[in-house]
Amino acid sequence: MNILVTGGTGYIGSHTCITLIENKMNPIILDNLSNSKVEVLKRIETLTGKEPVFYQGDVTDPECLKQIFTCHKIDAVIHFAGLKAVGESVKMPLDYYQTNVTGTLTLLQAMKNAKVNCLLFSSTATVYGDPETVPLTELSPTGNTTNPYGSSKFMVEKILIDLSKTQDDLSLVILRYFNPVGAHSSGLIGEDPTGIPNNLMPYITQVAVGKRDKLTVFGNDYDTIDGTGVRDYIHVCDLAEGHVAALKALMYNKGLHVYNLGTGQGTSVLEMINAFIKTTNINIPYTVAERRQGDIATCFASTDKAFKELNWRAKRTIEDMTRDSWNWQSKNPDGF
Ligand SMILES: NC(=O)c1ccc[n+]([C@@H]2O[C@H](COP(=O)([O-])OP(=O)(O)OC[C@H]3O[C@@H](n4cnc5c(N)ncnc54)[C@H](O)[C@@H]3O)[C@@H](O)[C@H]2O)c1
Ligand SMILES: O=c1ccn([C@@H]2O[C@H](COP(=O)(O)OP(=O)(O)O[C@H]3O[C@H](CO)[C@H](O)[C@H](O)[C@H]3O)[C@@H](O)[C@H]2O)c(=O)[nH]1
Repeated sequence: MNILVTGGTGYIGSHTCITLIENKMNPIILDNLSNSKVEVLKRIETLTGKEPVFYQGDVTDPECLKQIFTCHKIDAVIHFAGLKAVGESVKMPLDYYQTNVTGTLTLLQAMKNAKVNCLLFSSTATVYGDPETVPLTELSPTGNTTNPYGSSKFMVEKILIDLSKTQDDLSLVILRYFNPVGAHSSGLIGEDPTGIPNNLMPYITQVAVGKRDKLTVFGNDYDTIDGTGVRDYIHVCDLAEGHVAALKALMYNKGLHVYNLGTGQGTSVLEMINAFIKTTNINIPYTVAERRQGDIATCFASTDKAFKELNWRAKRTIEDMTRDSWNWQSKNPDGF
């Protein structure tokens, strides 16, 4: 099976390509390398014995997509390509809507022209906004997004819902990721943020490796176990396996399907810092500052639907996440 993986040289995409190959599927990558490096391809080859076919191009470019769909018989598309930094999206809303919304529309049109009917779309728990109750089920209210990034993902979800009503031969899958962390256990691929990391785990590992002095904990006055924000961290390899489970279950199962991909487990910032110290024996100095604008107190998933319908459940622990994140960072202090 040929799977077009947009954004396939990125963090989640590269791990998913490995899992696809391990499951005898053939990833074909389209990426413009705006937030990833081409070196990842050789590392995928080292790990799997197979270097994916790679197109350097833009998902907003209809000609590029047409070329790929003409050259390969694509069975399904996993659409990771997108911009993902919440703060940046507030400053550059047009870029975010252009890449995330127009990019998806261009892809959907190209799929229609090529008669490709199956799409897995990378959405986010951010579409739930600030939840009234947790755990979040797929039926929890959505749309109360607070920044252009979240809104762009919510808009695409709406587009997919509308599209699913027009054609009954489509299989459209919305996967709402919680907080992906960790890296391949080999330490050969992992998250490679440019500049100062926005997210907690890469920040912690950069402090541990000596690239940053200390972590700033954004707020310790939330109504949570220790006052710091609680999130549902999921190992990126579990996430990758979730995509393959969704493909296997839904490729020929028509309609629109929505799944949370999380662990169901909430972990606070301080719990994560302590888990990292325990696993690695490296101290993480931190100071507490004001809450970060737009942050919420608590967010974690109900995982029942994915387990029931995809027979998938995250297996890896917080210890696995901290160990593998550190293994990647310590072996690649400057990324790829
Ligand atoms: N990492 C997270 O915390 C998280 C959480 C929820 C959802 N998501 C979503 O999952 C997807 C993958 O995230 P990631 O963490 O792997 O990000 P990433 O930045 O590592 O990967 C995205 C890839 O898309 C590529 N890309 C960006 N714009 C493109 C364009 N116009 N044309 C072609 N390629 C383009 C980038 O070069 C990059 O390789 C994104 O859509 C993101 O919004 C990520
Ligand atoms: O330097 C930091 C970075 C983060 N945090 C805290 O750590 C927790 C997690 O923050 P992240 O930035 O790692 O993750 P978010 O939950 O804010 O957001 C991430 O997960 C969301 C889904 O749940 C969206 O996908 C979003 O795009 C993605 O960045 C939050 O309480 C945050 O305040 C700190 O204290 N210090």
